[in-house]
Amino acid sequence: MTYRETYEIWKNALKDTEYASDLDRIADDEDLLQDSFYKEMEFGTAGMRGIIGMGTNRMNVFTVKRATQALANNILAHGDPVAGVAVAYDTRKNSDLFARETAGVLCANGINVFMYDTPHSVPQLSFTILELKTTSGVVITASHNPPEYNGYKVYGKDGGQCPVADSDRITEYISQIDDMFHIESMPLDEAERNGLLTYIGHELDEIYFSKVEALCIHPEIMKQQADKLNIVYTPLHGTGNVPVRRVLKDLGIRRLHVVPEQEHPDPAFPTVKAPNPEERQSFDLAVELANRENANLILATDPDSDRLGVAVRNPAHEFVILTGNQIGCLLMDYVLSQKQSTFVGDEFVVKSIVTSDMVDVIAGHYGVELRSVFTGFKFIAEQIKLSEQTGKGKFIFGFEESYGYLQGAFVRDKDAVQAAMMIAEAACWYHSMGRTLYDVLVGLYEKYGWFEDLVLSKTLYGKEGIEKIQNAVRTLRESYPGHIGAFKVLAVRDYLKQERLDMLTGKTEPIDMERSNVLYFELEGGRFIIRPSGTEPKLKSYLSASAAEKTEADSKLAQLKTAASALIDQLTK
Ligand SMILES: O=P([O-])(O)O[C@H]1O[C@H](COP(=O)(O)O)[C@@H](O)[C@H](O)[C@H]1O
Ligand SMILES: [Mg+2]
Repeated sequence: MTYRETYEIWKNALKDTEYASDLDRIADDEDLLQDSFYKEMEFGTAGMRGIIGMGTNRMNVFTVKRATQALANNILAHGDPVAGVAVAYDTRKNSDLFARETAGVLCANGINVFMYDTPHSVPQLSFTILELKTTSGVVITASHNPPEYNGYKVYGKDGGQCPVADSDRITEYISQIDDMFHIESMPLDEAERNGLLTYIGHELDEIYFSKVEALCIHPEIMKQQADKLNIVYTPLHGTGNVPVRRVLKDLGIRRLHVVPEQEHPDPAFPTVKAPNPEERQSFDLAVELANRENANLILATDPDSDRLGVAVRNPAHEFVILTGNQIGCLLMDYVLSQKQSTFVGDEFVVKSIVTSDMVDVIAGHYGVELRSVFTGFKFIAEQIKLSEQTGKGKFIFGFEESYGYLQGAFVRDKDAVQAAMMIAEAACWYHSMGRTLYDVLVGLYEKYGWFEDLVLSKTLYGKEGIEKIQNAVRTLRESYPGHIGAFKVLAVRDYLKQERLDMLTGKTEPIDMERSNVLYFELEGGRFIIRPSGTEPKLKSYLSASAAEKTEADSKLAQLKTAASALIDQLTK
């Protein structure tokens, strides 16, 4: 079926409804029409995510209700409808509406729903699944994406985002739904009266806060040193505002200035290009305020409060915005160093394969096992679940370069509330020894080696953009370059073919992981990894260079950046 034909079906089905005018409006914009109707929304790295609007490839009440009906079918066949589903939403446009639609469809299927009636973070929803022992969970959020996006994150009963097998099954159920315009829904007041819908009260927030606070390894040092910290925090208009402030206050932090322009929910996210702590621009207002208040630490959380960004002062008193790898290495080294004396030998940490190799060296230093998984925090959560099922291994810490960290396994997704607490605690601990976080970071490089990492993302919009992204990786797969700039390629790991090719000997060996569209070039003195993002229309590449000295690592990374940028431009032209 062509996209025009699909559009006509929608027009016909919705002709007498409030949506008719929305559909009329796109009739004359061929590109928009094509992008809205040429395909179905897919389940990517973190569930379903897309632009809000009319169409099969858009987030709207119809695609949300259909996904929910598919989730309901999956629960009725393989889950526990009585245990039910926990539902939360963030501060984006339509998040509350889509959450209510989700609840209505689930209840119409006789599935119990436990729903928050104010915006809540992703980690709180993950915690809620475990705490209420529900069979599944849904959060309506598009995380850090630009304002025009929304999304649908689906969780399993272990509190982690759905493993691939489940999301494939949900996709299959979606494809079996012929009429997406007449999916049954129960009015929420009726569902409440029937006992199918329960609103979650504040007691659960309190349990979550106390569990996060209990992770603090040195609460006494934190209380003692709290006055040395002067923090500026920005929730970037999202759900972090309540939990992050509460936890830091409970632990004794008194000087915490919240960026006023970004304190309150605003679905237009008017102060940022995208509410993403990965982007420097997200820190602009926070840095201004921090300079006015002479603060020494900046924290930023994304709208669903699972990502944490951090900026610290260098010896010249300027703010340095840390990368996700740097924050993760600081936190992991802190946690491992403080807990080392309790280790019995079965401890493990988890990172994604695109996360810095410095993690491997830190794990080796403390004698803990390092497990590497694909991008997506669900794979880190899966390792925690596995360790529980097999009784093998004790989870200590997990992180991925995309600003996601987890210490306490009462949450099974990345948790910026925990991470904010941990970084504040680490700052207090090191202050008690006269060191700043910046000093500590430099110390880590001096101890473990200078691992310099950089993520290059190229955004390419629309159908054509997606095709360019896919083609770029395909082209590279068809013929591996022998060099990337001056960097000799030693081996190539193709995670789709599940094999590693040694470029020197020509020998291949299997990779014992599931399939994933990732190419990993092992270089002399570095690495280059490339993959299409599963959450945004981006081609992502991860560059790393390492050396014993900073100047050498810096210059290698700069060279690699030039070469990789040229390669990416050529692949996507
Ligand atoms: O967007 P969030 O904060 O939910 O984060 C999501 O996307 C990140 C980037 O994925 P990709 O590189 O495929 O875009 C993943 O690392 C993360 O686990 C996932 O939950
Ligand atoms: Mg997020």
